[in-house]
Formats: sequence, C-alpha cells, structure tokens
Amino acid sequence: MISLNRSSFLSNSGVNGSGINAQRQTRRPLAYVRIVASRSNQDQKGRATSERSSGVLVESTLKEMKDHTPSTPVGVDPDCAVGGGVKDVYGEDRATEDQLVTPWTVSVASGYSLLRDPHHNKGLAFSEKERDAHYLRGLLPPTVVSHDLQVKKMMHNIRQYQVPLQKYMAMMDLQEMNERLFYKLLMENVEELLPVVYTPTVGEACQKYGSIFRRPQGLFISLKEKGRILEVLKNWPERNIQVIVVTDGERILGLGDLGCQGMGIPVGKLSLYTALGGVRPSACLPVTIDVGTNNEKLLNDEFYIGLRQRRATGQEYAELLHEFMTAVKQNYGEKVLIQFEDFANHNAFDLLEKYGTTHLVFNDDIQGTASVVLAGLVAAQKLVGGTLADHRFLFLGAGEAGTGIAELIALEMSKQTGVPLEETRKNIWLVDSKGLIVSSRKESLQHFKKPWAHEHEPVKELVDAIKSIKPTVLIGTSGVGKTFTKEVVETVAALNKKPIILALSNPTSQSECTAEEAYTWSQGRAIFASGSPFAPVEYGGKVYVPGQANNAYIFPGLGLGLIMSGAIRVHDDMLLAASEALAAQVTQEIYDKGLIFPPFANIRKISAHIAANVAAKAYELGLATRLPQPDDLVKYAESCMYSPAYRHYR
Ligand SMILES: NC(=O)C1=CN([C@@H]2O[C@H](COP(=O)(O)OP(=O)(O)OC[C@H]3O[C@@H](n4cnc5c(N)ncnc54)[C@H](OP(=O)(O)O)[C@@H]3O)[C@@H](O)[C@H]2O)C=CC1
Ligand SMILES: CC(=O)C(=O)O
Ligand SMILES: [Mg+2]
Repeated sequence: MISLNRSSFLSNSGVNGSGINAQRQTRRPLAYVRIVASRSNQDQKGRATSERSSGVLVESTLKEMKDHTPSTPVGVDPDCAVGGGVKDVYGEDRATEDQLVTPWTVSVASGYSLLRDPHHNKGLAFSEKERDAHYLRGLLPPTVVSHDLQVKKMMHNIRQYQVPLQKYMAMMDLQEMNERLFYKLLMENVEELLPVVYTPTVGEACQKYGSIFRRPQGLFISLKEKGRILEVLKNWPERNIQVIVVTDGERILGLGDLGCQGMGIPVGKLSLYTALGGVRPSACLPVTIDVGTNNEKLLNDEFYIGLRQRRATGQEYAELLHEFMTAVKQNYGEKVLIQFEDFANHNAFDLLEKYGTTHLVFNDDIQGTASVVLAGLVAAQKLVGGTLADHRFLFLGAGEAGTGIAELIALEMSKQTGVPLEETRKNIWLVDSKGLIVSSRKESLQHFKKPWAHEHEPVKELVDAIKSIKPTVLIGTSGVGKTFTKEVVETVAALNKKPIILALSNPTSQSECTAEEAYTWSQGRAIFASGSPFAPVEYGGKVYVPGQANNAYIFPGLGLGLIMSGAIRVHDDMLLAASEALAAQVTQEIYDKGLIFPPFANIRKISAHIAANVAAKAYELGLATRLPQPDDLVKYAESCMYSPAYRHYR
C-alpha cells in the first residue's frame, strides 16, 4: 500500500502532535508529506490500515510536490494534490473547520488492489521493478508493454465493435480500469472517440443507463437526500473539486426527460474537461439531481434507476437546488465552477439568474453554445464577406440554445457597431413551436423570448418565415429532427449565394437536417455545421467536410481559464473572449476546406488559447483572484494541463 495519510502521518510521526492545531500546521509544502507503503488493504472508508512498510514513493509525484507552485495548478495530478482538505492545488488553504477535524487518507493500493485502482493502475505497463516493489508478481502476465502499445491495442479492440453503445461501454470500462490509458486514448484519437463518449452515443447511453449502469461515476443527489446534501458531498472520494457539471436530467440533448439517467451527460462533459481542457480528472465531479421524472416510459421501466415519482416542482425543487448550491460552496469554496447542463428551460434561466451573482456558474446550453456559434459565425465572415451586422438570422427553436446564441450575437454586433443592443436584436428572429415570435404574442411569451418579439404579422410555418424574413443564416435549435426540410433548405439557398445553415440539435437523430441534405438541397453552396458529427459528403464530384458546432469547443477552455485565474464569477465578456479565441484558431487552410471551425484534433491548443483569453478577461474585469497575473497566459494555460503520461513508482 502506498498511502498518504495526512492526519495520521502527522500524529504518528510525532512532528506536530495531533488535533486541529497540528492539522492546521500541515499547511506547508506538500513535499514534506511522507508516503509509506503497505501490503494491507483499506478499511471500508478507504483509510490505510495495518502492515505499513516504508519507502515507496511515487517519483513524479514527489517532483510535482516539489514543483508545487502556482505554475502547475490545474492539471497536476499527484495523489497529494487533492489537498486533503488542507491545500488546494495552488497551495492555498481551502480547508473548512469541518474538514480540519475530519481525518482522512488518500491511499494508493499495491498488489491486487493497485491493479483495480483506476487512478494508478498501469496494467501491463508496470515495469519489472514496479512489479517487484508493489507485489504484482504473478498477478500480471510476463510481458511489459509501453503506454503507446496499450493505446494501439485498445483502439484496435474498440474498432472491433460495430455497435456504438458497445464502444461507449468499452470506453467506460477502460475509464474505470485505467484512467490514464482512457485519457491518452481519447486525447490521441479525439475525432474518432468524441462521438463515442459524447454526442451522439452518450444520448443512447443515457436512454439505456439503467441497464448499463455498473459503477458510480458521479454523485446522485435525490429528494431522499434533502437535508443531508453536505454529507452526501463528503462521500465523494476526492476533496479538491474544481469543476462540477450538474444536471437534473429534464432536457437531455434533444431526447427530453431522462430523469436520473441523465448522469451520462455530466460524466461525458467532465471527461472532455480533462481530455480537451486539461483539467485533472480528480478535480471533476459529475452530479445528477434526481427530483423524479415525467417520462412515463422510464417510470414503468423495471430497470429504471431513479426515483419512481413525477418531478418535484416549485418550492420543493427550489429548496433542493438551493441546498445543493449552498453545500457545494461550503464544501469546496467559492471558486469551484458549477456548469449547469441539460436542465429544462423553465428552470435553466432562473437558476442561472439566481446563482450567477453568488456562485461561479454558467449554463453550457445557453452560454457555451452561444460562444461556439458566435465563433463560427465570425469565422464564416471570411467565407461570405462582410460583418455580422450585414446578416439576418433566423432560428428554429427559441429556448436555451436559440435565445442564448441570439443574445450573444446581438451583444457582439452592438460592441462591433456601437448600435444599442435593442436595435441589433432586430436583425435576429426566432420561431418556436407556435410559429414566428412576434410582438402580438408578447404577453403570453416566456420571459427569455420577449426581447425577440419584433413587429411582424403572425407566421406559423418556418418556410413562410424564411420567405418573409429572408435570413442569411438559418440556425436549428429546436431539438426536433428533420425540420429543415427540402423546401426549407431550398428556400434559404434561393435567397443566398452561400447560405449559412447550422443544424445544432443533438443527438444525430434530432438534427434539423443531415449534412448530405444541406449540401444536396443547396447544390453544394451551404456553409454547414451540426451539433453532432456527420461524415464527409460527396456531391457533384466534390467532397464536403461538415463542421461540428458544439459547445465542446468552448466549455473545457472556458473552465480552464476560470480555474487558472481563480475567477469568482462568469461574465458575458468572458464568453465573447472565448468566442474570439476560437474564431482566431480558424486558419486559411481550414477556410479553404469551407470550414468555420478548427478540427477537434487541435483542441488542446485551442483550449489553451480560449483559457488564456478568458483568464485575461477575468483579470481585466477584476474577477480573478489568482495573483499576480502570469505574463504569458497561453503558456501558463498549457503548463496547467493534465497529462495522462504514466508516473513511475518505486
Ligand atoms: N450543438 C450544441 O452545442 C448544442 C445543441 N443543443 C441542442 O439544441 C436543442 C435544443 O436545446 P434547448 O434550446 O436547450 O431546448 P429548449 O427546450 O430550451 O428549446 C427548444 C425550442 O425549440 C422549440 N421547438 C420545439 N419543437 C419545435 C418545432 N417542431 N418547431 C419549432 N420549434 C420547436 C421550442 O418551442 P416552445 O418554446 O414553443 O416549446 C423551444 O423554443 C437540443 O436538441 C440540444 O441537444 C443544445 C445546446 C448545445
Ligand atoms: C451539446 C449540448 O450541450 C446539448 O446538446 O445539450
Ligand atoms: Mg447540453
């Protein structure tokens, strides 16, 4: 057992005595913490038990401990960097009184337990020396292989599966078996594996989550836990959490209410925080709030894993959410980032407004999506000429994504031109399930739609709205597949030499149209991107490569920028800064392919630039607490990023 036991180490060693005062004195460079080895198992709470032998040290961990300066904050993943409730990764005090009196231990098992510990397991990559030192002899076949060969083998295995859900399950199994191999695989094959761990396959995984559930990958907080959420948070094995992605499962992609089974979404989003944004895995916490589901199919499904009741609403819902938000701040401090994900719009806007002034929060569906789409539209100007202000925008879908994007476009146009926001909004039109949003509907509209109720006669059908508004940009955020019909696409294409068509709804089944439809019906003239990926399309002897307009471009870098600057609030200008950084990554070579987004293969570099821009904005706005500001924020962001390279144990 390699064990790192902060409280008992101090008392055992007799260095500082015991009790709260002694533990307060543990606020010192982590390099002083002794790591001891043991063959023993852990007790039920994961604390080291008996039979300690000395001298086993994680070499790179020790180095990281020595290098434990603000220049390596976010991605470093030494066992000790989780801080024991004493230090955060920046070496700052994060401990609450409660944490200080609660002894706990971080342990790295050896022997059979080591092979079953996903954070430290290296499988066949354990060296001969490691096998001797850590009681692994006989537990592994004799071959020692490299990390690279493991990646090659896993990719080979995953490619054998024909069914996407099988690939998803293989990836989840790998994450549970060998975390560093999972991330290396994902990072080195991001374009191939993104559709497996993220949209579209994650949608199917959520629909079947009850059947495929194997091990906890995040925290389930249900109405049963009301009054005890702080206690529940403490059950999570990691202490130094920096990002939480939370859903209540009511609007999972375009698939609707999946209740507790929405857990696949926070899990997937957070694996992208690590793979795409370099936030270390142990700092990420997926949470699903279970207040029931209105999905009759799930309520009647014997394999459903959530509360079997209809959704709590009103005060009961608000109280549970408030308890959660309060407990998070109490347990992890005010700099933990909370990303709201896939809430239904009747809660999403209110939660964002309520907690936006007290917590470090953003709503990915409203704000992350807005930032990525704005970047694509800014980049598209290189292909179509002109500026944003030259365009008329029409959305199908006026919910979180639609109105979120609309507002950020209007804001950017207002900044670019100096025209007041109320005026720039007039270039943007939205259609919801009842037709075009117009002033005569204003009284009955939800609050987030009201700014878009312009003067116009009522129009029911999208195609009629297109004929009347004459948009240059058509954006689908309806969550309903096949709504960009042949007639719709042809009508937009007839109005524009290069129509910009974005079918953002996820997963693939809900996409407003396919890439093939967009290119074919526009005779190859559309500048097209979709929320879920489509394969290249051949049309008229030419190959068209569709782009993917997904908030996955933004949230990992945005989150990294917020964390590395110690930001305490998210500001709209940070979304604009993220957008600007993403658009700047679109090179001439990418434009030459007709694309408006850079390839995901470059995402770590893109995320570093987004993070740097976001952090710079946080400093400029006085919202950053990590001082002094680093000179080169891009380099700093890169230096913060988690690497999945194996560590050496001796
Ligand atoms: N690519 C990306 O990065 C992202 C994609 N999305 C996708 O966007 C979609 C919508 O998400 P979100 O905005 O959060 O959902 P919301 O539920 O907030 O909004 C959906 C909107 O679509 C409207 N709508 C539904 N059916 C129709 C229809 N047949 N015709 C016209 N309008 C219709 C609704 O109308 P009404 O208001 O009248 O009910 C509502 O305004 C989802 O599929 C989601 O996966 C979301 C975030 C990011
Ligand atoms: C991508 C995303 O966040 C969604 O479809 O909800
Ligand atoms: Mg979402």
